[in-house]
Amino acid sequence: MPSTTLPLLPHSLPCLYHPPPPTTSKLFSSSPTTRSLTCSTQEVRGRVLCTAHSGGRKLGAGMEVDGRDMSLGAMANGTAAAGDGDGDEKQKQISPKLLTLVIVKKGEKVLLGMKKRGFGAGYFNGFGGKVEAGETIYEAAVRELQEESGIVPVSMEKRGILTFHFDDNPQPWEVHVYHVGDYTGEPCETEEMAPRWFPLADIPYDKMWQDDPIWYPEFIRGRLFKGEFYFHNTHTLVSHTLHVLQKLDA
Ligand SMILES: Nc1nc2c([nH]c(=O)n2[C@H]2C[C@H](O)[C@@H](COP(=O)(O)OP(=O)(O)OP(=O)(O)O)O2)c(=O)[nH]1
Repeated sequence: MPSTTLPLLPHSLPCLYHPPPPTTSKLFSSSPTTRSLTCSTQEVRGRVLCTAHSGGRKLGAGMEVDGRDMSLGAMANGTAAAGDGDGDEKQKQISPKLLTLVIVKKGEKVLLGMKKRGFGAGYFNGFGGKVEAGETIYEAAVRELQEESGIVPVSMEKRGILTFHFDDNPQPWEVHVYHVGDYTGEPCETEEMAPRWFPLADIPYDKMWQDDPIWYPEFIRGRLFKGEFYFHNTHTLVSHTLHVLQKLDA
């Protein structure tokens, strides 16, 4: 049977959006509440170890693993255990990190990007990322879509909220999923993503996060949904719940 996969978009397409250069270190750029923290860095076994202080008090330390800041985000939002950094205090409940995910679905096809770097590199995904300080979740979704694919949504509606729990990271990730059906501009390859159209019947689930085959069908049916997903070692899905809703409350 002939493959129905559509070709990669040409690399030469001009990408209209040029994001400004980062002004803070990567470990701290993504967490809205890290401004009150200072960080001293040292290299440990080839990785950067950050030790965070606030008001002269050591809060703890974290490393970036697989493109993801492991414990600093958790400490930075102020709800994790803020002990002496030796890890001897019991952790309290940690509020989730907020992220966005925009899926462009137009007619019978969906635009996915091959993630080129960072968390989830090597997977096809929608476009999105962390909500930055001072922006709403919606604004973050528009910004990330533009930064990663070069297009601007004409309209966008929230369709789902997915919470990811990891046994190797105390902080859950709460991902707000949006649908874009119409946009301006042309999708183009960016530093983070290589976009490509797929027919709805041929979504490359074998090259996507393990939770995706569970909730994408609801997304494609136009439903609203909320899910919780539990991962072992970041990538192995262990269990989940998924609820289709009449309305989303957040
Ligand atoms: N489809 C799918 N998407 C996921 C899962 N987990 C997960 O974080 N995502 C999405 C949410 C975000 O859109 C994206 C991760 O965000 P990111 O780390 O690239 O954020 P960012 O662009 O701000 O990153 P950076 O600038 O710090 O590198 O992956 C998942 O299990 N399935």
